[in-house]
Amino acid sequence: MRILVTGVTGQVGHELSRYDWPEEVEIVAASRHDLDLADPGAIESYIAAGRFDAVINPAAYTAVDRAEADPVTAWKVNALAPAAMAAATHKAGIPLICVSTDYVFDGTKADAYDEEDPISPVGVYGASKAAGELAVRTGNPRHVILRTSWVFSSHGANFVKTMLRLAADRPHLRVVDDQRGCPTSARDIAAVLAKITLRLIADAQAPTGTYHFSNAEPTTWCGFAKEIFRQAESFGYRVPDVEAIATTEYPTPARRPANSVLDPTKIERDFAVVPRPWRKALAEVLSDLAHGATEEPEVTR
Ligand SMILES: NC(=O)C1=CN([C@@H]2O[C@H](COP(=O)(O)OP(=O)(O)OC[C@H]3O[C@@H](n4cnc5c(N)ncnc54)[C@H](OP(=O)(O)O)[C@@H]3O)[C@@H](O)[C@H]2O)C=CC1
Ligand SMILES: Cc1cn([C@H]2C[C@H](O)[C@@H](COP(=O)(O)OP(=O)(O)O[C@H]3O[C@@H](C)C(=O)[C@@H](O)[C@H]3O)O2)c(=O)[nH]c1=O
Ligand SMILES: [Mg+2]
Repeated sequence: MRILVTGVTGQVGHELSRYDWPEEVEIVAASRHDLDLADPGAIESYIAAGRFDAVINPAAYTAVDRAEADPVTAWKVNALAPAAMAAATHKAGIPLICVSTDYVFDGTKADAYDEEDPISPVGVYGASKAAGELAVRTGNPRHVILRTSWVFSSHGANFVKTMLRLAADRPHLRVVDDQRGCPTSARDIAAVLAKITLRLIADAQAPTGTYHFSNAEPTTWCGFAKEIFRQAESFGYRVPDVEAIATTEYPTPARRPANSVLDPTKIERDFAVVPRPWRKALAEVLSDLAHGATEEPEVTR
């Protein structure tokens, strides 16, 4: 059984390539070097030639602020590439599993977003991901779009590593306390993607569509930062004081939703996935970071 995984140098792709897959699974890990997603024309022939049983696409243009000044690249990678993947996987008769984001929502809802809530992105990144969702939905009926949020891991760029890096030479950090969401471990996302993919390969009647998955227990970026340092102290990291500020006090090129908590009820029901609290997953990531467990995975090429 051959499964194509994109974005293997990123957080989720890395965890997928080191996931404990069943013996019969061969992961074909495509990096930018193998398949440049800013060149959607190359995608169809790559998938047509690959004899894959499924495609998992965690690759994306994820630089939220940079996307505001580089919308064309963001739209190529986040919208046109998934459109090409949908066409190619549909033609090959195989499922496509894509990853999307809480940033497709505008954040004005008071409680958690479910899959039926209307999307209304407030920035280029969210808009390009929303377009990618639409392309996948219309291009291949055998798809799952897994929306997740606030991804962290020991590998790649994320808020946890940014906080630890900033704290190394600053005694005082200011972090927004009026954007709510759920931090989510890349490893937990990979496990969910693996479960969904194996089910879709095995069963033509398996559920398809859009699903929300994040780790449990909503917080704010400031709440996340404070917990990072509460836990990091025991690993010997320097602990700054963290000041709660408003979004207006931290201007960024891209707007972000004020609330992007995702309701996981549907994935719990259809795929028997039970999200664990992000604080538990954070402890594992901090331990990995402290013990230098970030070596590159062995992957099939
Ligand atoms: N990060 C987050 O907080 C969140 C992410 N998501 C979604 O989850 C998914 C996984 O995110 P995450 O693992 O954090 O992403 P990362 O930013 O860690 O990794 C992105 C991956 O995409 C690859 N990529 C980017 N541009 C291209 C290109 N032109 N051609 C080929 N590969 C390319 C990168 O390759 P290279 O290393 O060569 O640049 C990298 O492997 C994405 O779909 C993202 O939208 C959803 C919610 C939150
Ligand atoms: C570094 C820093 C950030 N912030 C704020 C800025 C922003 O509002 C918030 C988070 O900043 P970041 O730039 O790390 O996070 P951001 O890039 O917005 O993260 C997003 O990435 C994309 C890919 C997603 O899909 C989202 O789910 C989400 O994870 O924290 C502070 O208030 N103080 C700081 O010192
Ligand atoms: Mg960012």
